[in-house]
Amino acid sequence: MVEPTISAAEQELFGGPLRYDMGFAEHEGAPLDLTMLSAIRTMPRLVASTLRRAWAADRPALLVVGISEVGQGIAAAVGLLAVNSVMHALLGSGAPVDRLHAALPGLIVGAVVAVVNAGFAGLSTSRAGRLEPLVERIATTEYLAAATVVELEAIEDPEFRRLIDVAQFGAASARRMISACVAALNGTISLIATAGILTVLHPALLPMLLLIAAPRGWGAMRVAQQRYVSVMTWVEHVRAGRLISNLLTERTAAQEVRIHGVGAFLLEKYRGMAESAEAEQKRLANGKALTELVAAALSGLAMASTYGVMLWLIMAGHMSLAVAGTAVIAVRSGSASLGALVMNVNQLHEESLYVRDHDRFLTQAAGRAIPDGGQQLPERVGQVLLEGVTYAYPERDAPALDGVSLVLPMGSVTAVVGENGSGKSTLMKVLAGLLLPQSGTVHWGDAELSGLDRSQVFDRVSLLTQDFQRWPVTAALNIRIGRPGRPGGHEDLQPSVDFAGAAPVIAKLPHGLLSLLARVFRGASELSGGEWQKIGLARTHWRTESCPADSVLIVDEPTSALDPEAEIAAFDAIRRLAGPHRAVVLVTHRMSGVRHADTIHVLDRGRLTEHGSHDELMAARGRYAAMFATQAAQYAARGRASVPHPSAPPVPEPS
Ligand SMILES: Nc1ncnc2c1ncn2[C@@H]1O[C@H](COP(=O)(O)OP(=O)(O)OP(=O)(O)O)[C@@H](O)[C@H]1O
Repeated sequence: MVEPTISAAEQELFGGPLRYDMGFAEHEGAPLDLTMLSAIRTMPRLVASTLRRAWAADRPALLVVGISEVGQGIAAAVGLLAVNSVMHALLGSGAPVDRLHAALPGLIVGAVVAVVNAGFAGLSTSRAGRLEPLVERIATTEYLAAATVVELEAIEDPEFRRLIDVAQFGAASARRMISACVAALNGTISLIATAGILTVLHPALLPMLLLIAAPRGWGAMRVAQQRYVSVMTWVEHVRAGRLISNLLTERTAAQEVRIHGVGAFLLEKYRGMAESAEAEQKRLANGKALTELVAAALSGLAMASTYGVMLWLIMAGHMSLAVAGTAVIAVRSGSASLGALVMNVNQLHEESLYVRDHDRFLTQAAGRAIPDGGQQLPERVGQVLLEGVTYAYPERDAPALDGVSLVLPMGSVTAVVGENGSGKSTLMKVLAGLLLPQSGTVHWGDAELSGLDRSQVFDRVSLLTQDFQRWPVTAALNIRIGRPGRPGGHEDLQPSVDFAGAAPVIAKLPHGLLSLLARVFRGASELSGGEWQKIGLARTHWRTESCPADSVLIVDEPTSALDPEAEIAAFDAIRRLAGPHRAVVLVTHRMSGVRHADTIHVLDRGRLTEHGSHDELMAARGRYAAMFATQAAQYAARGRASVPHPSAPPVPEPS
């Protein structure tokens, strides 16, 4: 495909063109083959996969559709035979009244066939309409179910993310494939009927009919392929354009959009990107027009030669006038149904490309899914032990974790501190069982994580991170969703609300716990960042309280949005969450929050460099002591109400 020139807007915003390199479309190392042959080769399999979904969804409906379509094909053949008999009667010898009488049976049969045909068509439409939403639902459910159980590593892999994006079109395509399949089946059957009649009339007519349709088929397939390649190549570009338009209207960006004048700036870039997308549309439209012109010309030539051949056959006495009359009608209806068939097969082909992505996603997702089942996790494990854990993100040279070993005994509070990017969040994901170490091991008691039933591991982990999910549901459900399967009314939630100090937050809401926490909906309320963190803490309490077995509570920067008093209360609450059967792991930059931890680990560029209690680490005068001293000095300075007075402006004044 011709790569359009990149817009200045894209260059400035994204540092280059945003196009898929089509790498996502490679299957088991074989590059995507978009030729017509490959389309024809793979289509039956994809049609079969759609029909399988339809079969699973509503067997009787699918059978009725099939029978109705075959019925319509037979009706078309009988109709043509009736036309032939009418032609013979009308063009035969005898008085006009006698000829009309002779034509009457054929006319009656034709009328009955038309009524029967309409009945079959109605039946087929109603059952196909019933199947379509079912098939779409099944395909959507397959897609969503597969996406929610893949390993986190897959979600963070850009290649796989692209496949997730592309595959989302598959469900709607599977739905459209039903009507395209029905129409294609209809076209095929009536074409077979017409072809049969034409062969009976004269053997030379059938190849001529195929010759008329072949160029149209070629043209339609070519246009579909070009459109598909273009859509796939430009998917990221389209997404980026949508991203910019969302940013311009999003609430979170509203302040900078106004104060920094980002609005006009981004709008101009949006225009630039839209122009380069429009250039691609123009290129496609021109290509389509040219292809269709060539196809129509070739098809017209074939049509003219067919009529020429028929004329010659009549002149040479090889064909009667009545047969020629029927043949003209049959060729016309045959080429019309061939044209429709080509269109439908073309639509099938186009939709099947998206269904193929959907199926490819399902296959890859199955390969990257969190394994089902595994060893049972004993109720009591005593400790969680990491030994020599190494983890490197794809396309990163340095590992995010490098030979990390630590032990989390039940009943203990462990803190992990370190600079930005030192690997703390990655360590938490490994601890939670979301990422499996590339080398080294994680043991829950004696059992190794990779052999354990991961759903049981997840059941034992509670996670409270600073960017925890703010669900657009009621306040009550925002707490209960910590363990959605645990039933509970508002009174049951009260201990969690009180524990997190969230009672004043709930009291302020117009409908208490029943208030909807999503600004986008009418009548909903919005919470501040700190208020949300209290809801998050209540959710964590709700989850941890219902787990009597040995478990791990991971808390990652839980107090970043809290005021000083709330922060002290939150750290106190987190410490109280530690129980004899729970190990608490705390990640924070607030050194005051970690000093009471039983063990503190210092992470530096993926390696654990120090560990011990607060007093031990302070006495060691290492990295931890330096970090603590820096923060303490800041607080001391604040205590004296000192305000920085730079001796010189930090940014030189413009001269
Ligand atoms: N999904 C990812 N893909 C590639 N690299 C990643 C990904 N997530 C993190 N990294 C990299 O791994 C390293 C460790 O990141 P991590 O988020 O674990 O650090 P952190 O200590 O939690 O940082 P912070 O204190 O800023 O939250 C960083 O260099 C980061 O850029």
